[in-house]
Amino acid sequence: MNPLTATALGKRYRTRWAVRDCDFAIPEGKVVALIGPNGAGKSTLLRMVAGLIRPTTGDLTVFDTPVRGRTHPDVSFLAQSRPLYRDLTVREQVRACAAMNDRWSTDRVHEVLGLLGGVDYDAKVGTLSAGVLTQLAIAMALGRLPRLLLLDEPLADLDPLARDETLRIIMTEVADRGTTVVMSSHLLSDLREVCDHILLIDEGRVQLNGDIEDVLARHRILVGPAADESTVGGTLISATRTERQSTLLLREASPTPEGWAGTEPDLEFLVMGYLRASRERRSSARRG
Ligand SMILES: Nc1ncnc2c1ncn2[C@@H]1O[C@H](COP(=O)(O)OP(=O)(O)OP(=O)(O)O)[C@@H](O)[C@H]1O
Repeated sequence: MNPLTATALGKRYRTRWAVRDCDFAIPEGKVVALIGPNGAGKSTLLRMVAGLIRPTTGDLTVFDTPVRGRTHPDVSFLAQSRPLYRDLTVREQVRACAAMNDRWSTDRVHEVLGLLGGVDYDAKVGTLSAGVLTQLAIAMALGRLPRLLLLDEPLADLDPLARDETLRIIMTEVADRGTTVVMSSHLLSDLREVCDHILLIDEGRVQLNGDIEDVLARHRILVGPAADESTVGGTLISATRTERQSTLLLREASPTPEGWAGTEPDLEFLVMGYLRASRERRSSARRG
């Protein structure tokens, strides 16, 4: 049973489509990097999965149950805004969440906060650093014992130490409970550390979906003479060219021709290649 399946999924705000024609499935136990430029539709997608907004078209199922504008009991969503009560103490915040949720484990929250060492339960939430605030919000999300955890930009505004601690919390959750995690972020190197699956969207459409290692292995970077690209085979995703040299990102490339050097791309190169290609398609469509 897939934790998440989207079929022909779309969301339109007034006249503009934020998410369009999305078809994908996420297998259980994966940590998914939801990647895309600003305005790509990442938050809209997560909010639909969380049941906070309804799709305009298509179907979305979470653990085989259709999502129709209601939060599935097995799903926890942490919005970018970190919804916590700033006037409460940490202890009061935990109690408030316990009172609001039918399924709840205060022990789980203590376990998660225990990973950080030294969280002051008497401190007002509003006085916490950005890092501890995010970690507290994640602990609250985990208190609901989700099987699918959705995190919208959990690493934004965090310093490197806080990012590292936050990633540790997520990795511990996955190791302890096998929770499926979908997290959006622009920080590719951090995502590479914890994620094993990529969902790349741009202009609301899925550009790539799959196991990161498989996706990388299906692509090659070829560097060779600009004058002779005719010997190169495969699906060209993007290219940068100087007078003398071409650097090509290809999917399902044929064997590397003589005179060319071939390597497997890293995640950053791959994502940049797809986003560059998508931007070029947009500008040539505008030029007509
Ligand atoms: N409530 C809304 N009403 C109208 N348009 C919206 C609304 N929410 C988002 N949009 C538009 O939908 C598109 C997708 O926005 P969304 O916030 O989902 O993208 P995102 O990938 O999360 O971006 P970012 O990385 O900047 O957070 C954008 O063009 C945005 O302006």
